[in-house]
Amino acid sequence: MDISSILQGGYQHPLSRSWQGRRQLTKSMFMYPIFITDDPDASVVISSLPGQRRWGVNQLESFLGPLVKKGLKSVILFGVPLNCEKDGRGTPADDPSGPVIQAIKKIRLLFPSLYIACDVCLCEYTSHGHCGLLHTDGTINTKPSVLRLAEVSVNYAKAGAHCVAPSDMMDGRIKAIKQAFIDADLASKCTLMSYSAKFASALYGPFRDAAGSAPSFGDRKCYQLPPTAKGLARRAIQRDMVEGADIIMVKPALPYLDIISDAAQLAPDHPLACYQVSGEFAMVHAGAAAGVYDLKTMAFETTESMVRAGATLILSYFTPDFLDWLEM
Ligand SMILES: NCc1[nH]cc(CCC(=O)O)c1CC(=O)O
Ligand SMILES: [Zn+2]
Ligand SMILES: [Zn+2]
Repeated sequence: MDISSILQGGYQHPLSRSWQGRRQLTKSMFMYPIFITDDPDASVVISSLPGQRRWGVNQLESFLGPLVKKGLKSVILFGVPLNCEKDGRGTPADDPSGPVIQAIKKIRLLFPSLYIACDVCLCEYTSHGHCGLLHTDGTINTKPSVLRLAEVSVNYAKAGAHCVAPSDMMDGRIKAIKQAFIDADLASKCTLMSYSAKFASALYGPFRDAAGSAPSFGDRKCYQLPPTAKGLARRAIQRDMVEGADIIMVKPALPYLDIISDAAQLAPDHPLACYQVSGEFAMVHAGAAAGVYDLKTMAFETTESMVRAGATLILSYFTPDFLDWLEM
């Protein structure tokens, strides 16, 4: 055999194998998505998301305490309002007594070191279930939508969120939120993480069950990106950088590794997040339950591929598992 044929000498030992990745998974790379509902004592199993629940604010101490002890560094909150009046502008989104604002305040008090991001969207709070405000003909009304999203973002930041993450995909919302932060003197206090390349995916099903956010008519194809749209995704990433995003996100993650890799090249100086979404998590579990692979091995392989593609931050329902699996 020729000298140039030999590669295996470089990865014979666990340590030398670990050197083969540019970066390794660490606990601080994981951000845990959690569902907060408006019954303060709730602890309700979400059947389509193994191990995940809808939590009431009174449960946060016993739910998050052990995870924080194991090294949980950040969470992203999703509000699930079940006992409120939804309307055309998503009024319950920033209700001071609603689940998200109550949870921000509670977590800040209970776990001062935990980083709190908040998903910002209107679909969980509008009567029609779309992510923005609508014209009377049912199409998106962009201008009032971005103003409303900015208002919600400011109210989350004022309540103590360290980061807001708009997932609505309305044009111009990053600029509108950044400007609203500047006007409210919050721009240097709150991170703006943009779901920049968010695709119209079949993988959001379990989330929409969990959050009660499925649209009451139509779909999200006029604002979320078509799965084939590599060029649009690149343009959306570049636009959001110009509009003031502090972190860029790609979502879903596994079917879009090429987009993560493009984002890493387009935004090399920004942190790059990806969201291993509800359907990806459910798929990994379903395959393991069917005996296709070992759950832990597959959880590592999928998230390591995201890091390899260029992600520096992973939003994942596997976060509690990785706190057990990773040493640091
Ligand atoms: N804008 C709502 C929202 N925010 C995050 C997710 C998906 C998260 C997941 O599937 O885990 C969705 C669903 C959607 O756009 O329909
Ligand atoms: Zn939405
Ligand atoms: Zn959202």
